[in-house]
Amino acid sequence: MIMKTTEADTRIRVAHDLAVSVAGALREDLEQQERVTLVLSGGSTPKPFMQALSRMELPWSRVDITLADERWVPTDHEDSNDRFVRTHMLINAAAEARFQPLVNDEATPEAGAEEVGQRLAALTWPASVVVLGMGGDGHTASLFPDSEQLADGLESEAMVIAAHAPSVGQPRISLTRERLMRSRRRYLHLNGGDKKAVLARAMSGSDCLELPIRAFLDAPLALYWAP
Ligand SMILES: O=C1O[C@H](COP(=O)(O)O)[C@@H](O)[C@H](O)[C@H]1O
Repeated sequence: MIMKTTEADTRIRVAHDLAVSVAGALREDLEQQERVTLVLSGGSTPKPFMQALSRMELPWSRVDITLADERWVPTDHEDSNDRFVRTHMLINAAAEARFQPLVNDEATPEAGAEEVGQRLAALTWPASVVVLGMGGDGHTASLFPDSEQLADGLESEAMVIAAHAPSVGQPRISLTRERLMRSRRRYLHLNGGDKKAVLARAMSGSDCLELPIRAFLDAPLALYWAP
Protein backbone atom coordinates (compact mmCIF):
# COMPACT_ATOMS: atom_id res chain seq x y z
CA MET A 1 0.00 0.00 0.00
CA ILE A 2 1.16 3.52 -0.69
CA MET A 3 1.55 4.89 2.85
CA LYS A 4 2.69 8.34 1.93
CA THR A 5 2.92 10.30 -1.32
CA THR A 6 5.41 13.12 -1.74
CA GLU A 7 4.94 15.16 -4.89
CA ALA A 8 6.90 18.18 -6.07
CA ASP A 9 6.61 20.39 -9.13
CA THR A 10 10.09 19.51 -10.39
CA ARG A 11 12.11 16.31 -10.61
CA ILE A 12 15.05 17.97 -8.89
CA ARG A 13 12.87 18.96 -5.96
CA VAL A 14 11.35 15.52 -5.46
CA ALA A 15 14.80 13.97 -5.77
CA HIS A 16 15.99 16.29 -3.01
CA ASP A 17 12.97 15.46 -0.81
CA LEU A 18 13.67 11.76 -1.25
CA ALA A 19 17.36 12.26 -0.42
CA VAL A 20 16.40 14.06 2.81
CA SER A 21 14.07 11.18 3.78
CA VAL A 22 16.62 8.48 2.99
CA ALA A 23 19.39 10.30 4.86
CA GLY A 24 17.08 10.70 7.87
CA ALA A 25 16.25 6.99 7.83
CA LEU A 26 19.92 5.98 7.61
CA ARG A 27 20.82 8.35 10.46
CA GLU A 28 18.04 6.91 12.62
CA ASP A 29 19.27 3.34 12.10
CA LEU A 30 22.92 4.30 12.52
CA GLU A 31 22.07 5.44 16.04
CA GLN A 32 21.04 1.85 16.82
CA GLN A 33 23.47 -0.27 14.79
CA GLU A 34 27.04 -0.19 13.57
CA ARG A 35 26.39 -0.65 9.85
CA VAL A 36 23.37 -0.11 7.61
CA THR A 37 22.45 -1.34 4.14
CA LEU A 38 21.03 0.94 1.44
CA VAL A 39 19.65 -0.69 -1.73
CA LEU A 40 19.40 1.59 -4.76
CA SER A 41 17.91 1.22 -8.24
CA GLY A 42 19.48 2.00 -11.57
CA GLY A 43 17.85 3.51 -14.63
CA SER A 44 17.70 7.21 -15.45
CA THR A 45 15.35 8.43 -12.69
CA PRO A 46 17.69 8.24 -9.66
CA LYS A 47 20.51 10.47 -10.93
CA PRO A 48 19.49 13.75 -9.19
CA PHE A 49 18.43 11.80 -6.09
CA MET A 50 21.82 10.11 -5.82
CA GLN A 51 23.63 13.38 -6.36
CA ALA A 52 21.58 15.05 -3.61
CA LEU A 53 22.02 12.12 -1.23
CA SER A 54 25.77 12.06 -1.84
CA ARG A 55 26.03 15.54 -0.30
CA MET A 56 24.14 14.70 2.90
CA GLU A 57 26.10 14.64 6.13
CA LEU A 58 26.17 11.07 7.44
CA PRO A 59 28.77 8.65 8.83
CA TRP A 60 29.04 7.24 5.30
CA SER A 61 31.89 4.88 6.19
CA ARG A 62 29.28 2.82 8.08
CA VAL A 63 26.91 2.60 5.10
CA ASP A 64 26.90 -0.36 2.66
CA ILE A 65 25.33 0.44 -0.68
CA THR A 66 24.17 -2.14 -3.18
CA LEU A 67 21.74 -2.34 -6.08
CA ALA A 68 18.27 -3.77 -6.61
CA ASP A 69 19.41 -5.05 -10.00
CA GLU A 70 22.12 -4.87 -12.59
CA ARG A 71 22.82 -5.50 -16.25
CA TRP A 72 25.40 -8.27 -16.73
CA VAL A 73 27.81 -5.99 -18.56
CA PRO A 74 31.36 -4.80 -17.79
CA THR A 75 31.43 -2.13 -15.11
CA ASP A 76 32.73 0.45 -17.57
CA HIS A 77 29.79 -0.19 -19.95
CA GLU A 78 27.49 2.79 -20.46
CA ASP A 79 24.49 0.70 -19.29
CA SER A 80 26.17 -0.48 -16.10
CA ASN A 81 24.30 0.47 -12.92
CA ASP A 82 27.62 -0.08 -11.12
CA ARG A 83 29.17 2.71 -13.18
CA PHE A 84 26.08 4.86 -12.58
CA VAL A 85 26.40 4.49 -8.79
CA ARG A 86 30.13 5.18 -8.85
CA THR A 87 29.56 8.31 -10.96
CA HIS A 88 26.53 9.80 -9.20
CA MET A 89 26.40 8.31 -5.69
CA LEU A 90 29.90 7.45 -4.47
CA ILE A 91 30.98 11.08 -4.65
CA ASN A 92 31.10 14.04 -2.26
CA ALA A 93 30.54 12.95 1.37
CA ALA A 94 29.24 9.54 0.20
CA ALA A 95 32.59 8.63 -1.33
CA GLU A 96 33.26 7.06 2.09
CA ALA A 97 30.44 4.52 1.69
CA ARG A 98 31.21 0.89 0.84
CA PHE A 99 29.72 -0.36 -2.41
CA GLN A 100 28.84 -4.01 -3.01
CA PRO A 101 28.45 -4.67 -6.78
CA LEU A 102 26.03 -7.20 -8.26
CA VAL A 103 28.50 -8.36 -10.93
CA ASN A 104 31.69 -10.40 -11.01
CA ASP A 105 34.01 -11.87 -13.66
CA GLU A 106 31.77 -14.81 -14.57
CA ALA A 107 30.46 -14.88 -18.14
CA THR A 108 26.76 -15.06 -17.21
CA PRO A 109 24.53 -14.04 -14.30
CA GLU A 110 23.68 -17.74 -13.81
CA ALA A 111 27.35 -18.50 -13.24
CA GLY A 112 27.94 -15.42 -11.10
CA ALA A 113 24.82 -15.44 -8.92
CA GLU A 114 26.08 -17.67 -6.13
CA GLU A 115 29.16 -15.55 -5.42
CA VAL A 116 27.11 -12.34 -5.58
CA GLY A 117 24.57 -13.84 -3.19
CA GLN A 118 27.30 -14.78 -0.72
CA ARG A 119 28.72 -11.26 -0.74
CA LEU A 120 25.31 -9.68 -0.24
CA ALA A 121 24.47 -12.08 2.58
CA ALA A 122 27.37 -10.58 4.54
CA LEU A 123 25.67 -7.16 4.59
CA THR A 124 23.38 -6.03 7.42
CA TRP A 125 19.76 -7.19 6.98
CA PRO A 126 17.08 -6.02 7.08
CA ALA A 127 18.23 -3.22 4.84
CA SER A 128 17.47 0.21 6.26
CA VAL A 129 16.16 1.50 2.95
CA VAL A 130 15.27 0.09 -0.47
CA VAL A 131 14.63 2.64 -3.22
CA LEU A 132 12.72 1.09 -6.10
CA GLY A 133 12.09 2.46 -9.57
CA MET A 134 9.56 1.23 -12.10
CA GLY A 135 9.51 0.90 -15.88
CA GLY A 136 6.53 1.73 -18.07
CA ASP A 137 5.78 -2.02 -18.27
CA GLY A 138 5.41 -2.23 -14.48
CA HIS A 139 8.77 -3.92 -13.91
CA THR A 140 10.78 -3.09 -10.86
CA ALA A 141 14.36 -4.17 -10.17
CA SER A 142 14.81 -6.71 -13.02
CA LEU A 143 11.49 -8.42 -12.41
CA PHE A 144 10.06 -8.05 -15.91
CA PRO A 145 6.55 -9.08 -16.99
CA ASP A 146 7.92 -10.88 -20.06
CA SER A 147 10.67 -12.73 -18.21
CA GLU A 148 10.62 -16.50 -17.78
CA GLN A 149 12.30 -15.96 -14.43
CA LEU A 150 9.61 -13.61 -13.09
CA ALA A 151 7.71 -16.18 -11.01
CA ASP A 152 10.99 -17.31 -9.47
CA GLY A 153 11.97 -13.72 -8.68
CA LEU A 154 8.64 -13.15 -6.96
CA GLU A 155 8.62 -16.40 -4.98
CA SER A 156 12.19 -17.56 -4.45
CA GLU A 157 13.89 -17.10 -1.09
CA ALA A 158 17.25 -16.79 -2.84
CA MET A 159 19.16 -13.54 -2.55
CA VAL A 160 19.38 -12.94 -6.31
CA ILE A 161 18.20 -14.46 -9.58
CA ALA A 162 19.59 -14.33 -13.09
CA ALA A 163 16.95 -12.73 -15.31
CA HIS A 164 16.36 -12.52 -19.04
CA ALA A 165 13.56 -10.70 -20.80
CA PRO A 166 12.92 -10.31 -24.55
CA SER A 167 12.01 -6.65 -23.94
CA VAL A 168 15.55 -5.84 -22.79
CA GLY A 169 18.70 -6.94 -24.53
CA GLN A 170 21.17 -7.59 -21.79
CA PRO A 171 21.07 -10.41 -19.27
CA ARG A 172 20.34 -9.14 -15.79
CA ILE A 173 20.77 -10.05 -12.16
CA SER A 174 18.13 -8.99 -9.68
CA LEU A 175 17.45 -9.14 -5.98
CA THR A 176 14.34 -11.26 -5.40
CA ARG A 177 11.12 -9.81 -4.05
CA GLU A 178 11.73 -11.61 -0.77
CA ARG A 179 15.11 -9.91 -0.34
CA LEU A 180 13.87 -6.48 -1.40
CA MET A 181 11.07 -6.80 1.15
CA ARG A 182 13.61 -7.62 3.83
CA SER A 183 13.92 -3.93 4.54
CA ARG A 184 12.69 -1.47 7.13
CA ARG A 185 11.52 1.12 4.59
CA ARG A 186 10.73 1.03 0.90
CA TYR A 187 10.45 4.05 -1.35
CA LEU A 188 9.22 4.18 -4.95
CA HIS A 189 10.74 6.97 -7.04
CA LEU A 190 8.86 7.83 -10.24
CA ASN A 191 8.76 10.66 -12.72
CA GLY A 192 6.08 11.43 -15.28
CA GLY A 193 2.37 11.03 -15.85
CA ASP A 194 2.83 7.76 -17.75
CA LYS A 195 4.39 6.02 -14.78
CA LYS A 196 1.79 7.44 -12.42
CA ALA A 197 -0.90 5.94 -14.66
CA VAL A 198 0.86 2.55 -14.64
CA LEU A 199 1.02 2.69 -10.84
CA ALA A 200 -2.70 3.55 -10.66
CA ARG A 201 -3.42 0.53 -12.87
CA ALA A 202 -1.24 -1.64 -10.64
CA MET A 203 -3.12 -0.47 -7.57
CA SER A 204 -6.46 -1.43 -9.08
CA GLY A 205 -5.54 -5.05 -9.89
CA SER A 206 -3.80 -8.02 -8.37
CA ASP A 207 -1.91 -10.02 -11.02
CA CYS A 208 1.78 -9.60 -10.18
CA LEU A 209 2.80 -11.46 -13.34
CA GLU A 210 1.11 -8.72 -15.39
CA LEU A 211 2.59 -5.79 -13.44
CA PRO A 212 5.40 -6.96 -11.13
CA ILE A 213 5.34 -3.72 -9.11
CA ARG A 214 2.09 -5.10 -7.60
CA ALA A 215 4.17 -7.53 -5.59
CA PHE A 216 5.44 -4.56 -3.55
CA LEU A 217 2.08 -2.93 -2.91
CA ASP A 218 0.94 -5.28 -0.16
CA ALA A 219 3.30 -3.66 2.36
CA PRO A 220 4.06 -0.01 3.17
CA LEU A 221 5.68 1.85 0.29
CA ALA A 222 6.36 5.60 0.18
CA LEU A 223 5.90 7.18 -3.26
CA TYR A 224 8.03 10.10 -4.44
CA TRP A 225 6.73 11.51 -7.71
CA ALA A 226 7.23 14.52 -9.97
CA PRO A 227 5.63 15.28 -13.37
O1 LIG B 1 15.75 -1.23 -16.18
C1 LIG B 1 15.52 -0.59 -15.19
O2 LIG B 1 14.46 0.25 -15.20
C2 LIG B 1 13.83 0.72 -14.01
C3 LIG B 1 13.29 2.10 -14.34
O3 LIG B 1 14.28 2.85 -15.03
P1 LIG B 1 14.11 4.37 -15.47
O4 LIG B 1 15.20 4.61 -16.46
O5 LIG B 1 12.75 4.49 -16.10
O6 LIG B 1 14.27 5.20 -14.25
C4 LIG B 1 14.78 0.70 -12.82
O7 LIG B 1 14.08 0.90 -11.64
C5 LIG B 1 15.56 -0.60 -12.77
O8 LIG B 1 16.41 -0.64 -11.63
C6 LIG B 1 16.41 -0.65 -14.01
O9 LIG B 1 17.28 -1.71 -14.03
